[in-house]
Amino acid sequence: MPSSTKKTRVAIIGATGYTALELIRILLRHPHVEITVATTRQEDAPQLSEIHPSLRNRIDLACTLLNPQEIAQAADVAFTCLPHTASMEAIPKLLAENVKVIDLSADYRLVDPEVYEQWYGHVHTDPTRLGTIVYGLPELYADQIPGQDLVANPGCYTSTSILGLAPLLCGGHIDPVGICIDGKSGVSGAGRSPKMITLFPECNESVMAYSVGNHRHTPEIDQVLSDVSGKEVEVVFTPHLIPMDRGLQCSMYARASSDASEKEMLEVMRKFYENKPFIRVIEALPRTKDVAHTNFCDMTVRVSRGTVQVFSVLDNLIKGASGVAVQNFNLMCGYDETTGLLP
Ligand SMILES: NC(=O)C1=CN([C@@H]2O[C@H](COP(=O)(O)OP(=O)(O)OC[C@H]3O[C@@H](n4cnc5c(N)ncnc54)[C@H](OP(=O)(O)O)[C@@H]3O)[C@@H](O)[C@H]2O)C=CC1
Ligand SMILES: CC(=O)N[C@@H](CCC(=O)OP(=O)(O)O)C(=O)O
Repeated sequence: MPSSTKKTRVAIIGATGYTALELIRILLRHPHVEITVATTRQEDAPQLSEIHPSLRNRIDLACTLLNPQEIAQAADVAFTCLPHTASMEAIPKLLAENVKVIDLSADYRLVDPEVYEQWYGHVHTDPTRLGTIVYGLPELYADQIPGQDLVANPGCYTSTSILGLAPLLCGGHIDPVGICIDGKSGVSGAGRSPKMITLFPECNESVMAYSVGNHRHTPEIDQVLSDVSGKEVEVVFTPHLIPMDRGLQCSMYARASSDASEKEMLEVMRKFYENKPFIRVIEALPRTKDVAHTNFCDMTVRVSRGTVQVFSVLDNLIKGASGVAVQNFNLMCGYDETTGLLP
């Protein structure tokens, strides 16, 4: 572990958004961190507490423009809370200045630049790095994260589904083809910038499926589940927007490929996540309410008519974004994985 007196200096890139706010809240209670930089494209250097009034009297810091050389003077590690494409512009410059990066966007998650272009509709501008970056889901890749300069934080639907499905897939209890994932996300999952479908009169008192057949998390889920299970996984993923601020639930369906009972499958999940502090395998059906504002992911399983149903929940802004980013930061820097994250 690094010296306990010297704090790690942290930059929040894209500090005006939702994931940044959650990150700042977590890092303010992290004993080994000092937040030294916060960036925005706004040129009038707003205080963080003007942008996020809940930070009043908690942190006094004026936001600056994103300047990699200046960031390198003031920070050791940067969390990039930017939209995809903006991240891959900023990150090579930060790495060139020896700033370590945890990227919350999707820019470094996929290993194949052609798959990125196909699903994101943009040519990847840093293609040679793809395939060399660790996927930052610590429950599956913890041993590869320490000492990395760049870690790709997972998407929120992807974490919820991968964490739920991995134990039974790796244990040979579900068929890797034809897995259906029915995901439901609170509106903060879409970020703070206004969009038509997230306006209050559009989404309140309403539930809708969106991006059916073309959601960008589909190849990410296939890629990671194939990697961890050694099988060629193909999922059908249907996201839904639901009128909640935060929280994400996935109901997942797969053909059983063993005759294990429900109780045995629950035991497989428990064993898989033994000693993983943020995964709670439970008997009851999980609720978003019970993981809100925490870094926990709760899950369970049911077996019915030859079909296995896995239910998994997390807070999209914490375990789905900023909490797991801090888990990755802790592992990268040699701190205990749970530092700053336990309630
Ligand atoms: N919200 C969620 O639940 C999750 C989000 N993510 C991912 O995390 C990242 C951040 O998400 P979130 O905080 O919700 O997003 P927000 O829209 O809330 O915030 C985005 C931030 O990026 C800045 N920004 C926007 N466009 C650009 C640009 N072109 N160049 C530079 N800066 C820009 C904005 O700052 P300003 O306008 O002040 O410059 C703002 O601070 C995204 O990649 C998102 O996909 C991942 C998992 C879950
Ligand atoms: C409700 C909502 O809109 N959610 C977002 C997912 C947020 C996320 O995980 O984003 P990235 O993978 O892009 O980083 C979406 O469906 O695009």
